[in-house]
Amino acid sequence: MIELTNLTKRFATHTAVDNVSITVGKGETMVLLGTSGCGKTTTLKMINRLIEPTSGSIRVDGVDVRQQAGPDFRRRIGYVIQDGGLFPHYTVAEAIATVPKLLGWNETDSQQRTRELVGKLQLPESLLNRYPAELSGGQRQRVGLARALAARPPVVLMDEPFGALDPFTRRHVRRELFGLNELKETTVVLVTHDVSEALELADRIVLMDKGRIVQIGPPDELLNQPATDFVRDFLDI
Ligand SMILES: Nc1ncnc2c1ncn2[C@@H]1O[C@H](COP(=O)(O)OP(=O)(O)OP(=O)(O)O)[C@@H](O)[C@H]1O
Repeated sequence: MIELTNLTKRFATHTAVDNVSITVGKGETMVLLGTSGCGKTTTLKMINRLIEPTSGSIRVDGVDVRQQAGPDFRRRIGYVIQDGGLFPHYTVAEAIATVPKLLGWNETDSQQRTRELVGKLQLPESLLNRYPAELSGGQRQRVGLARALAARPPVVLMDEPFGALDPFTRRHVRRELFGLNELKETTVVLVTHDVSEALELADRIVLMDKGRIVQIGPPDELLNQPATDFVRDFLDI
């Protein structure tokens, strides 16, 4: 469970995130949706401490993230970014095993887990020795997700994870990924500006504008009871 309470982030005089409070339940997929620059990425990066809040608090499973050591803590939170965010000089196998290795898993467990994920994500094993530049965008995306899920983190943060893909591949990859049982048990916070993606994937949507929350609720609720004209316009209803 993730609890953001009165979270604010100011960059100089600009307030990027303005007094945001959100609770994400265990196993829930929460989608942060909104126009460019409304503070989605900043909110996401505060959860794994890539950005420190100006004020407010963040608790993951009841513990304030400031009480947790940065790198160790981040290893327990999977992070997926556009185009996979893979290091160019790591093979697919090395990329997927990165976090297990940091956590001291033995080679057998690590390889077994890599093979399991490659199977689940329908990546051919022949790709394991390739470098990111030798993969398609959809394959890189799947490898990025496999890397994020490898050590079975209870929380996965995703920032426009399908942004680099064409609309057809995008729909295909997201259906495939969100069909995984693994992800169903994981608490996911996903950032997108794509309304159809949010409606399809979210248990609940947080619609943001200018650093503030305009409405939080399940997709149906936003569609049937839009809180403001902005919600109506944004969802095009
Ligand atoms: N490091 C920074 N220094 C100064 N301003 C920043 C910084 N990071 C973000 N901002 C500003 O904060 C605001 C929110 O940015 P953020 O990246 O969170 O938006 P976003 O909703 O994720 O947008 P997008 O969909 O375009 O990625 C923007 O106005 C942005 O210019």
